[in-house]
Amino acid sequence: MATATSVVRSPKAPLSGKFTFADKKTTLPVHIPQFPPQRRRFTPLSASLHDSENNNGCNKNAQAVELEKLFDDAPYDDVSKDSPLHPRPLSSTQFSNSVSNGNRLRVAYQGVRGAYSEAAAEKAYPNCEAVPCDQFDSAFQAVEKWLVDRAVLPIENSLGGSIHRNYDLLLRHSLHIVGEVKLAVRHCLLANHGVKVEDLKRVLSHPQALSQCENTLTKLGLGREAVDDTALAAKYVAFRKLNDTGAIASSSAATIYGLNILAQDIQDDCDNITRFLMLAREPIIPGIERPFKVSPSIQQQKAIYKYSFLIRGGSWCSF
Ligand SMILES: O=C(O)C(=O)Cc1ccccc1
Repeated sequence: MATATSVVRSPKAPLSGKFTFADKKTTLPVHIPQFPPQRRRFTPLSASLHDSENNNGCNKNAQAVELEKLFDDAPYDDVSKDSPLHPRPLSSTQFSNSVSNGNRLRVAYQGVRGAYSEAAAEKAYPNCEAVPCDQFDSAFQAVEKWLVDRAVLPIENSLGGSIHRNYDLLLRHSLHIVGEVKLAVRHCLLANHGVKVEDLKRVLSHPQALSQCENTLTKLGLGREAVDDTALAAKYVAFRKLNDTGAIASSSAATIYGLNILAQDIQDDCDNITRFLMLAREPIIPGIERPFKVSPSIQQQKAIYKYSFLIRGGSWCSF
């Protein structure tokens, strides 16, 4: 049974007195100006439907669910606030008070801990400090404002093709592409302990993940709800202790948020690869030791982007 996909927005985390950067080993408290706490009522999932903005073709009959208050009144904020295991993602409003952490390369990614983008950051820059950001735009801004050194950005996957929205971000910002990394994405069906597949009515995940598991989800007859990243889906299911809702996310998200893995490798294509771009403020200085890929100037990138759109209908253009 095919079911419509909805888009759930990420929570707008209110500013709090303390902000903690993502680092598995170190916790750096960053002080944020105090604002009165915003307590808003939780909005049920079925509330305020509107058209989906961009879900990469995953939800053909899509109706988007406006759920800005998804985590209000949930343990999300309480747990995220100061825990090194659950750092609150960086948002652009928090930049002015951020600090750097020693000598490790700091790499921004969109999502919460356990997202595939975090794995991509760590693959691209082993031993880096991966810094979660609530939006892609925040990750770009974090690099531009020198709060982090690099960002990683998913740009294409083997099944769904180009992620057009992220090409737009490349155009709007002036970061340089300094490399790329490919990640084999292996999706798991996650649920709270004690919950069986038969108990599930729907799953939450990133639109790409939902689309990559289309066949499996159709076979299981599960409804789909889109959220900003796969790990956020896992976090939501865990923190809300839902027993009729699963998440599609990585096995590391299962570990981080204490979920049970009901099924592994549920993606339709066993060769499920996502390509991530590595972004920096400065272009690569070509070395003589080994061959390098050319990082085009912003103008060249724009031209290539437009060209790729015209000639290839928006598909990936290898730089
Ligand atoms: O949601 C995530 O975890 C991401 O990093 C984005 C994503 C989603 C699905 C496949 C690859 C990347």
